[in-house]
Amino acid sequence: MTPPELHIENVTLRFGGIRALDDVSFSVGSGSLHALIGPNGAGKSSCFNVISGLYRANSGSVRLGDTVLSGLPPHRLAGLGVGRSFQNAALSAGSTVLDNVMLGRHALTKGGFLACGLRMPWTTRAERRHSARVKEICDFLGIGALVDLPVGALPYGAVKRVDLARALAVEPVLLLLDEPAAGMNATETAELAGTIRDVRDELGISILLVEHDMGLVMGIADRVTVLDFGRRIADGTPAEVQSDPDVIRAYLGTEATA
Ligand SMILES: Nc1ncnc2c1ncn2[C@@H]1O[C@H](COP(=O)(O)OP(=O)(O)OP(=O)(O)O)[C@@H](O)[C@H]1O
Repeated sequence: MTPPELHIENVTLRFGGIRALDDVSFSVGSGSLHALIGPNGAGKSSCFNVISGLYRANSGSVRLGDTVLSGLPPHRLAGLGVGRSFQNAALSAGSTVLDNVMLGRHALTKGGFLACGLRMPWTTRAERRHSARVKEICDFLGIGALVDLPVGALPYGAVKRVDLARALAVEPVLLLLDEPAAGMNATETAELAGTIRDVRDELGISILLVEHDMGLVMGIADRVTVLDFGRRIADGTPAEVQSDPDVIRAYLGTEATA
């Protein structure tokens, strides 16, 4: 299946007098790994939150294929095939990896919490199927051996993978990743880069990656959109964006000499 394109169209978001996003437009191509970058305060998180339904834009729209996402609450997005990671992985430390990832799966379970709680026969069958799929996802992300451990006992890099597994558990066509490498050391970041690439290549889904780490972004992204002071200042391949004078100026705070 070809994943639908994501279109962010003329989005403006204001906080009082601050324009966190100012008429921002860009598209995430089908099956591509698209990065959204920019210096501190550029508007990356604001944009992520508009796309994931946490913030409502003052104007403009967000579309996944023909489906308008803008205005929908975050919990509706999972059912539409949008998975998201969290900057501070909001996982239950006392529960196992399996249980945490299964929670991400609830958008797809037809029994619901009540039927699951009553252990109706169809729900236990469905639960077995879902749990097998969740284990597959954990294997794919290299945390298959950890499924029965409490999340609180895991090292930081593994916790971030559990968060990613939970996002993949909704079987998304679009994955939104919010600074997945934040707080990781160089080795963990390099491993994560490989995993994100594998998700795109092997699961064939589109990915929007909001990230601070330029090295990570430039190494794996197909396209990059750059924000500065809420405005889109560049959009292109990693090579194009890296040599763009406006981008150099935004990051270095000096006049580009290239
Ligand atoms: N909830 C909020 N209330 C008021 N202003 C906000 C809020 N969230 C963001 N802003 C402002 O909007 C602008 C964009 O912030 P945003 O957090 O989106 O940028 P960012 O690129 O994600 O920054 P960082 O890389 O530092 O996380 C900033 O000027 C910020 O101070």
